[in-house]
Amino acid sequence: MHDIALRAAGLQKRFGGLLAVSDVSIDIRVGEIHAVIGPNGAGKSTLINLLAGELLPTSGEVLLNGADITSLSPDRRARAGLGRAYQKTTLFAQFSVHENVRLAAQARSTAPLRMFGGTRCDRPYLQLVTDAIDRVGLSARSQIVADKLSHGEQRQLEIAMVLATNPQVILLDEPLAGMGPSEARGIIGLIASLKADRALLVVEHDMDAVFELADRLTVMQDGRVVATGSPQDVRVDPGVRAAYLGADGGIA
Ligand SMILES: Nc1ncnc2c1ncn2[C@@H]1O[C@H](COP(=O)(O)OP(=O)(O)OP(=O)(O)O)[C@@H](O)[C@H]1O
Repeated sequence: MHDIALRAAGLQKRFGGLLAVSDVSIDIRVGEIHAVIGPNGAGKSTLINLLAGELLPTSGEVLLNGADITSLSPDRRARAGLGRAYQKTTLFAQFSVHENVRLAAQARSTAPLRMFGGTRCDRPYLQLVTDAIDRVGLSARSQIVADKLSHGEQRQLEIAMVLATNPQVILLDEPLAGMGPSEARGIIGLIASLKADRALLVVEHDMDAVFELADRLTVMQDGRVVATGSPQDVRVDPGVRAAYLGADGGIA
């Protein structure tokens, strides 16, 4: 039995006349990777934005370790232990790997940003920063500016920036987007290694990776949850095959 770290209950998000997310409930448990899949427009990104606090729901609630965080900003959610990896948009292109991760670690803290200068107060950050860079395998690239990294390395850096905030829950939106097979392999291994003491939610289109990584899957279509269960259960769910994966199954 795993502890539920993040729970959404009855989440709904309306954009004008469109219900992008409709009565979605989901549990994200420590020690598990929970993948959310579904066709384009199913509501996956909207769901992750609701969980991260980038969007506020029309109704429903989000609980982190039982505490209601529905109205908290993304920053306050991050301080409470909810981390989200962003795609490139948060990288400072001309800053080094170390500087980017250090800024992410400091942003989580309530202390003022200290990019330069004294080291005494920075020690707790520096350990987190070094550990996070090490964890994603970028130690040898620590002084390289983000702009000079490969696409895969930039994704590793984004994950390091999340790890440096020491989150209990990590949300990853399409972590394999734009990657070649060998880069993807490295990130898949990295993601798999993160779940031991954390809860992960991953939105991803690469079905082979999803079925390799996920302990549990939630399938969405038209804003609703079509099915939730183990990869084995979801693979044979007739509703899923009909609604999302097509007549040929697509995931055989
Ligand atoms: N800010 C917005 N304003 C209006 N409609 C939106 C907004 N964001 C998303 N939508 C709509 O909500 C629906 C769900 O979109 P969402 O991006 O969450 O789907 P998705 O499952 O992530 O799709 P994809 O796999 O293509 O990224 C779509 O119909 C989309 O056009």
